Amino acid sequence: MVMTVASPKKAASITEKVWQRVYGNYSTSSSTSNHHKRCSFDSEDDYEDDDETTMELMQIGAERTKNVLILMSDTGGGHRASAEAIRDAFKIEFGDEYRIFVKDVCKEYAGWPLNDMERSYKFMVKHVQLWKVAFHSTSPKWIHSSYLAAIAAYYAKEVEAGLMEYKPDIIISVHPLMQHIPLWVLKWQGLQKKVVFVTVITDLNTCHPTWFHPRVNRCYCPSNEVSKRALLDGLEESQIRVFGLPIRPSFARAVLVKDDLRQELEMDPNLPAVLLMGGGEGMGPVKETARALGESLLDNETGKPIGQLIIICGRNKTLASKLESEEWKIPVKVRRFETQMEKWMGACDCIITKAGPGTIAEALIRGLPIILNDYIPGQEKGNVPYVVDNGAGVFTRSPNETARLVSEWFSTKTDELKRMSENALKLAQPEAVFDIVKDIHELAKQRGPLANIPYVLTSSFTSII
Ligand SMILES: CCCCC/C=C\C/C=C\CCCCCCCC(=O)OC[C@H](CO[C@@H]1O[C@H](CO)[C@H](O)[C@H](O)[C@H]1O)OC(=O)CCCCCCC/C=C\C/C=C\CCCCC
Ligand SMILES: O=c1ccn([C@@H]2O[C@H](COP(=O)(O)OP(=O)(O)O)[C@@H](O)[C@H]2O)c(=O)[nH]1
Repeated sequence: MVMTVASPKKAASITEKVWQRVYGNYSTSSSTSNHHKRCSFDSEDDYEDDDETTMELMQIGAERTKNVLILMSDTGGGHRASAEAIRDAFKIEFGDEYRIFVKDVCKEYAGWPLNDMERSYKFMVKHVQLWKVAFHSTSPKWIHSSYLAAIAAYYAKEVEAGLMEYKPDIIISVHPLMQHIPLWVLKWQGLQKKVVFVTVITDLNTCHPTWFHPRVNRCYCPSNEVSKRALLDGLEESQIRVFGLPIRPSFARAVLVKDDLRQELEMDPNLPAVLLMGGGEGMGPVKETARALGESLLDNETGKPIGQLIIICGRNKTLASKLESEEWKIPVKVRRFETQMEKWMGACDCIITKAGPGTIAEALIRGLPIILNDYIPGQEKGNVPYVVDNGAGVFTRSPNETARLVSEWFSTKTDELKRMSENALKLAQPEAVFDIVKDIHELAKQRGPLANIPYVLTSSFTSII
C-alpha cells in the first residue's frame, strides 16, 4: 500500500507542516526530492521546489498556472506525436495558463517491465504472432486488470513519486497502459477529486480494452467505432467525446503551398511524388516497395521517369543506409527521422505506409490517397477498413501491386487519385486537437474547490497523515 506510517519526526500538525514548507527547514518526501535532482523538465526553466511551493500558496484564490502531465511511452511513434500535438495546442489556445510536461513516468520511475516497454514492444512486433497472442490474450478485463493491479501494487511508491513530481492538476494519458496504474495511485492518494484524469485514445478502430477505464473524467475517442467500443466496455456516454485523433497543429494551421514546399525540399517541381514510409520506426516492406517503384515509375519507352519517390525511414538507420547506397533510375530522396512531416506530406501526391493511426490521420488532413501495405495485428487491423471503406485508399501487401497502382495513378488513372484525395479530405479532422484541449479546459474549470487548493496543502497525504 502507498500509505506510509508517519515517523515521530514527521508527527507535526497540518498547520505546522504548511508553515514549515513555506518558511523553510522542510523538505518534501525523500523519494520525490531525490528524483527531482536527476529529473529534467519540459518547461523552459527548471524550478526549485521551495519557490514553487511559495508561489502556489501566493496563488490561492487567484488564477494559478495549472500543471498538465501527459503520460506517454515511445512504443511506436504515434503516442509521442499525439502528446506533443496536445502540448502545442494548449500553448496556442491558452498560452501560460498551463504548464505542460510530456513524460514516460513509468520508464523514468518504475522498474522492469514498465521501464522496458519500448524494447519489449519492438521485439514483440518483430515477431508478429507473439504480439498477436499477447494482444488478444490480455484483452479480457479480468486478465489485464489483475495483471496491472499487481504491477501497480509493486511499483506504487515509484509511480506516485513520478506523478507527484509534477504536481499535476490535469493528467492526460495517450497510452493504452497508462490508465490503471496512475488512477490507482490517485485513488490511494485521495486525489481523485483534485486531479482531472482524461484518456486520449490514439487508435482509430480496433483498440485494446486497456484504453477504457471507468474512472476517467473523459475518454476522447478518435472515431465512432472506438466510442461504440467504449460504451460496450462500460463507459458512460457522458464520459465520451468524439473529436478525432490529435494531430500536431502544424498540420492543421500552417498554410502550405505545394510548389513552395517542393522548392524548399529540393524536389522536382513537375513530377508527381509518392511518399513511402513505415511509422516512426520505418517498419513494413519499405525496401521492397522502393525497389518496385524504382522500376514502375520509369517509362520504358522514353527512358524518363513518370514520378519521383520520397522515402522516410524514421529511426530505422539500417534501412536508410541500405537505401542510400542503392542506384536509382528515377529521382529518389532517402530521409531519416523527419521533424516536419507536414511539409513532406504537403509536397507529395500520395502515400504508402503501414496502417499507423498517426500517419493515416496526418495523410487525410493533407488529402493524400493512401496505400496501406502492412498493419500490426490487433490495434492496427481496424485501420485498414477505416481507410478503404471510406474510399481514401487501398490495401495491398504486395510491393509489385503497390508499384503498379502508383504508376497508374500518375499516368492513366489520375481521376481515381483525385477522387480518393477528396474522400481523404472528407475524413480528415484537423481541428480535433483543439476541440480536445478546449474540452479539457472546460472540465478543469468545472472542478470543485479542492482543485484550487495547492498541492502543498493536499499532497502528499502520505507525508501529512
Ligand atoms: C494469458 C495471460 C497473459 C498475461 C499477461 C502477461 C504478459 C503480458 C505480455 C505482454 C503485454 C501485452 C500488452 C498488451 C496490451 C497492449 C495494449 C496496446 O494496444 O498496446 C499498444 C502499444 C503500442 O502502441 C501502438 O503503437 C503502434 C505502432 O507501433 C500504433 O501506433 C498503435 O496505434 C499504438 O497503439 O503497445 C504497448 O505499449 C505494448 C507494451 C508492451 C510491453 C511489454 C512488456 C512485457 C511485460 C509486461 C508487460 C507490462 C505491462 C503490461 C500489462 C499487460 C496487461 C495488458
Ligand atoms: O521520420 C518520421 C517518421 C514518422 N514520424 C511520425 O511518427 C508518427 C507515427 O505514428 P503512427 O501511429 O503512424 O505509427 P507508429 O510509429 O506509432 O507505429 C506519425 O505522427 C509520423 O508523422 C515523424 O514525425 N518522423
